[in-house]
Amino acid sequence: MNWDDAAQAAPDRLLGAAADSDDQAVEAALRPKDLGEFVGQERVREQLDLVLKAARKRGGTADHVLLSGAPGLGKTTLSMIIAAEMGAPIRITSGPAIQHAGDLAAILSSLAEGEVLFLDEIHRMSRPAEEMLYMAMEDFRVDVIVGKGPGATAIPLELPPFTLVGATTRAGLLPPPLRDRFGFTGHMEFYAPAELERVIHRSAGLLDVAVDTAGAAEIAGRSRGTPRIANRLLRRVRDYAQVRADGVVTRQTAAKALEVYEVDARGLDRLDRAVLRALLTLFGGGPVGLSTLAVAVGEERETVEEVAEPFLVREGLLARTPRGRVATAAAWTHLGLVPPQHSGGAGPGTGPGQTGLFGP
Ligand SMILES: Nc1ncnc2c1ncn2[C@@H]1O[C@H](COP(=O)(O)OP(=O)(O)OP(=O)(O)O)[C@@H](O)[C@H]1O
Repeated sequence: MNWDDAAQAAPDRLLGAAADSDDQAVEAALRPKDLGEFVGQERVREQLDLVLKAARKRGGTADHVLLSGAPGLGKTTLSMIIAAEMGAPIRITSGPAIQHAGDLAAILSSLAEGEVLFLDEIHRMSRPAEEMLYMAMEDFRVDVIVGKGPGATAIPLELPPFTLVGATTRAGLLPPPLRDRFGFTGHMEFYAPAELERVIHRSAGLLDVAVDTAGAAEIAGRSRGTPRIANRLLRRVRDYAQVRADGVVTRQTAAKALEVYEVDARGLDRLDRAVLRALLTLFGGGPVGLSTLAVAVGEERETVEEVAEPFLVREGLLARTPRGRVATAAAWTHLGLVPPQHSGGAGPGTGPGQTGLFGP
């Protein structure tokens, strides 16, 4: 199971960064339409702005663009903005949808001049399609193979100039020949809380939800640096505010709503806390092997490694070491537990803080 499969194995996670069907229904309405509306990512935005303005000035198509970064940070949104800023149509597809070179040839040969081709999860494309893409990107040409075996012939097909926007959550998995063919690579970072607050206020305006400053800050702090999650939490908090309060999202409503959904103040959900709790209470904070930890929480090894751990590591709550998983001091504090006196001790913490906010 790779990252993508692991993410899909836990699709009902409120804090999963991959889009669910509910997201897809509203995301189109929430997407910023131009670079000015796009919140944060200052560096990528400025660089991209230059790339696009220069292309427009030359009257040509923009260079191919590679966007890398975790799910939900705005790669699809940016690709649509690129098309809009270039006044070009956009075609959207993804690596897993292109399993044969013929699938790609069909798409490429039907592109209009200047069209933007957005290829999501480009690292998951099949090898033959990838090789066809090299030539298409560089020479705007593909060889279509007709026939099979020794009688097969390659028929060259000219393509109109187009802009490929590739998106990947794993830039490191792209073969260098593919990476090198992009004229511009933008790495999307996680968003700062203040940026997520701006995303939330903007989305609240579009969804006609009343949110005060503290309410937006409360949601932003639990959104794991990801606009998609911020928008999703906003919708759940809106539901709560409409059903159990006066419809206005305040700090208190947001906190209460997210308590119902088991999203804690730092953005950890039930799975994250189960992993941390097992590590702290059953293994004295580690080190413990991944498989043992996974059994302890009743999850697949891959789910713990690919779904829960990245955020715990990013938050400085868990470290992956050659000897196994180790909890940091911040993990003990976050769960309100006290570390054992001797390192390597296996007993649970016994301090007064043991029944913390997220206690059993
Ligand atoms: N910078 C931003 N400003 C405002 N909203 C944003 C921003 N980035 C993302 N969003 C919102 O977050 C949601 C998810 O964004 P998007 O689909 O572009 O992410 P993605 O990186 O393409 O995700 P995936 O890797 O899963 O395809 C959209 O609804 C979009 O409106």
